[in-house]
Amino acid sequence: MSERVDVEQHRAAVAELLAELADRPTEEVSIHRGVLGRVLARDVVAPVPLPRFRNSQMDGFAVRAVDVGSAGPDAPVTLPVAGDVAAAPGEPEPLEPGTAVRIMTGAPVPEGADAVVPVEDTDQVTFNGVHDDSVTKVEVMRRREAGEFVREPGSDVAEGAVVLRAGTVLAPHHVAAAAACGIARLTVRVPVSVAIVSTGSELVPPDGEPGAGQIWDANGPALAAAVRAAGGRVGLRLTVPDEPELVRMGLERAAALCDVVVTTGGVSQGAYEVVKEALPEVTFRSVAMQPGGPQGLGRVAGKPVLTFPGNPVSAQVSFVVFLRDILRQAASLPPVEPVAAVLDAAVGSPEGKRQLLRGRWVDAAAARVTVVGGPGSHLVASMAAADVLIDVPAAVTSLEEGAEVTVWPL
Ligand SMILES: Nc1nc2c(c(=O)[nH]1)N[C@H]1C(S)=C(S)[C@@H](COP(=O)(O)OP(=O)(O)OC[C@H]3O[C@@H](n4cnc5c(N)ncnc54)[C@H](O)[C@@H]3O)O[C@H]1N2
Ligand code: MOO
Repeated sequence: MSERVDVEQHRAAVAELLAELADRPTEEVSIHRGVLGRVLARDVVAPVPLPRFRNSQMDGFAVRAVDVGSAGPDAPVTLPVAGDVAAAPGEPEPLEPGTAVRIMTGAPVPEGADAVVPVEDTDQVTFNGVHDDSVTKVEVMRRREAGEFVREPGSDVAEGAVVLRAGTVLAPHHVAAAAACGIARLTVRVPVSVAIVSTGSELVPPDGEPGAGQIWDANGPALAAAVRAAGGRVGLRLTVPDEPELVRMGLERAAALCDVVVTTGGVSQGAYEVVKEALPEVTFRSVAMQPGGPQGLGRVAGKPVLTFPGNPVSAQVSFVVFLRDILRQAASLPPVEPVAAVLDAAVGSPEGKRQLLRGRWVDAAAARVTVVGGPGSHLVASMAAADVLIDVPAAVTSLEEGAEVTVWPL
């Protein structure tokens, strides 16, 4: 190890290295394909008013409010019914004073009509799906003010007004608003593309058959999922054996294709530390934390590279501590803030290394956490049972039950 640093120093160095990820290019994407979770790059302005035209809010009768001004349950007003208007292409005939037309929800309100009487407030009670041209008159049992149940143009959004703000993380309701405005393409930020390179001759994919001495690759799928959850894109996922030339080739390919390269494994003190061998231009350091001690950062073929340790818990914790918020920020997602919690039981900790113990809420309302599993960096099942990382400062060797701690939500 060339140097020893603390967690905050390494976090700052990573943030500086990855500062270029903050300014994302943009691209246009069809709302029919993959805009969910993408970040809108520009304000979207309504090209038309919404609603586009006056239309009915109810199934009922379009009338002039003055014509039903005296209507009540005991004093129905009878109006001749001049026809039907459905939510369908075309423009209805103007309404003659002293008449009504049957109108359906969303249908254009005829010129001259200024209110809609819901069918329930008439002698018809319901149209019941029946298209009955023989209805020639209606008894209106309740008065309505001008404007009632009429949706005015622009009452949702005026033409030229902002309907979606830049920075919005697009969800289904945003797609609905864009589509309703006749906007089929949105300008979104290009997500950060991350290459994930698992190193280790012992690795086989999770759907492969491990032979003697082999294990399934947990880090590749875990980090790919973590990148996506943080708003990034997995541009490449590679598994390379412990041969420095092959690792180097893989890393150069990764750098050519992606904005940032993340490796796992091959960075500690063993006889086959291939990432160290393959990346002479990278700074390898020992960060005073556990898990996640051996770290490296630098550039390969011009692209930033972070080298995480191979133990699966170490790799995941490294992502949470060093990369998660940077990717989230690039994707306009809020950071995952550490929160205060209270220990449910006493905890011991070795001096000199900040511990990020796996923890689980035992009483989330009272913010009480308990440690799950041991400190071993291979304990993937314990990590899967955890909700948080419990942050024990480097100088602390023991914490009593009830002690206040900071936890990092997973
Ligand atoms: N003598 C020393 N030995 C070790 C030290 C040390 O300081 N001195 N540090 C230990 C710590 S801490 C860690 S963390 C690991 C880091 O090792 P590497 O980054 O070199 O990783 P590997 O040796 O390649 O693998 C470690 C461990 O993790 C398993 N592994 C690797 N990749 C994957 C993967 N994609 N999926 C699942 N499991 C993986 C690998 O099989 C090993 O068991 O070094 C300690 N040793
Ligand atoms: O620092 Mo290693 O990452 O403990 O297991």
